[in-house]
Amino acid sequence: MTDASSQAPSAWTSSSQLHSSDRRITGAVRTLRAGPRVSVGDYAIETHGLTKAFGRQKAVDDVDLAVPRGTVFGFLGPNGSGKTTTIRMLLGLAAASSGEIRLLDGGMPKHARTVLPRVGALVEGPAIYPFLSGRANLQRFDAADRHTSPATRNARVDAALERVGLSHAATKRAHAYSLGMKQRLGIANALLAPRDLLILDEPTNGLDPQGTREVRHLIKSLSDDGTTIFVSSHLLAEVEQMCSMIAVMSAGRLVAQGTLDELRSGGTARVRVTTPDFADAHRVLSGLGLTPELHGRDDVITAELSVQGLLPESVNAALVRADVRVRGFEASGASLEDRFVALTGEGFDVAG
Ligand SMILES: Nc1ncnc2c1ncn2[C@@H]1O[C@H](COP(=O)(O)OP(=O)(O)OP(=O)(O)O)[C@@H](O)[C@H]1O
Repeated sequence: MTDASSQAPSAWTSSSQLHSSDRRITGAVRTLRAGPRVSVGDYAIETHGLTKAFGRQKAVDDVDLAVPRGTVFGFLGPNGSGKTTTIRMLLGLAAASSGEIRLLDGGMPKHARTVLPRVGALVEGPAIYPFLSGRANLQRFDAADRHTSPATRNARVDAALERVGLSHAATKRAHAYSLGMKQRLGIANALLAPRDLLILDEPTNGLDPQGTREVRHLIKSLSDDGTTIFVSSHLLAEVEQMCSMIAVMSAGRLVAQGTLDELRSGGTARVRVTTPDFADAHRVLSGLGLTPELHGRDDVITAELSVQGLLPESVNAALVRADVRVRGFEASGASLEDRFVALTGEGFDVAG
């Protein structure tokens, strides 16, 4: 395992930076800025060159993940981009074709016996016995773990039910649970022992808005307790609401990782000018090297700030200098949605 301090992902990194041999998406991501140094122990998950091939298809291709401890880290990508396969390898449920994995303080799968008891996971939906109550389900799951003591089982189960807000439904059969409650029961299972890291694969998949809110709030409160949470999703809006950092997968490749703010600031800002002097404004913007866009109105004109170093205030000043009467001036950053479409190169399921 290489020293993580040499590759701290404190700013947006792209596969073009992580894998200098692949330049396919260079244009989509900003240059990496130097960030604070991060040492090995600061990551809850770290992979290097992680690859999984099914026959000739590389479902996961040379992925370098770096998940700082204490974050809610979104693992985002369209369906089929390799998220579940990556998670299965992280947890030792599938063997990697090549590459290295470090979870908490140990290499995987070599140190699975010491590492995995500190990792809770929800992968591909919870396996629940429908005709048992929520409490009886958890008692079975707990009994299946040979590290646990039967003497303290009831206390553990009750604490986990309490933690996910299911105490009131503990005696209800699980088939009568809503999808959100079933998902929370799955998370309660992952919480039967104290965990430093939770890995959740699409925990809100198939949930209605209420169930989604429940799971989102639960993730937030678990994070407030200091647990690192790695959560996969194909929904941008979802990840945006829950996570402070994300990694983006596309066709098996990691195309970016960093904070949401860094991703936002990586896009191209825009200006929008409302003016009765439309033709003059068009001339001024063109003179600055911009490409003005029209919107079927003769008083609104917009442009991407595609010229390096050109700030919105300089555009406004140039308009005023040219006696363009500016009725409205708006500057905005690139939308996250635009950035994701640029990164994944395909239509992205933004809202669900
Ligand atoms: N056991 C397998 N055998 C062959 N191909 C597989 C296997 N598991 C996954 N794949 C393929 O690997 C690719 C990545 O799948 P994966 O399930 O990891 O993606 P994902 O991002 O989790 O998508 P989804 O959200 O749809 O599950 C897909 O093309 C999938 O068909």
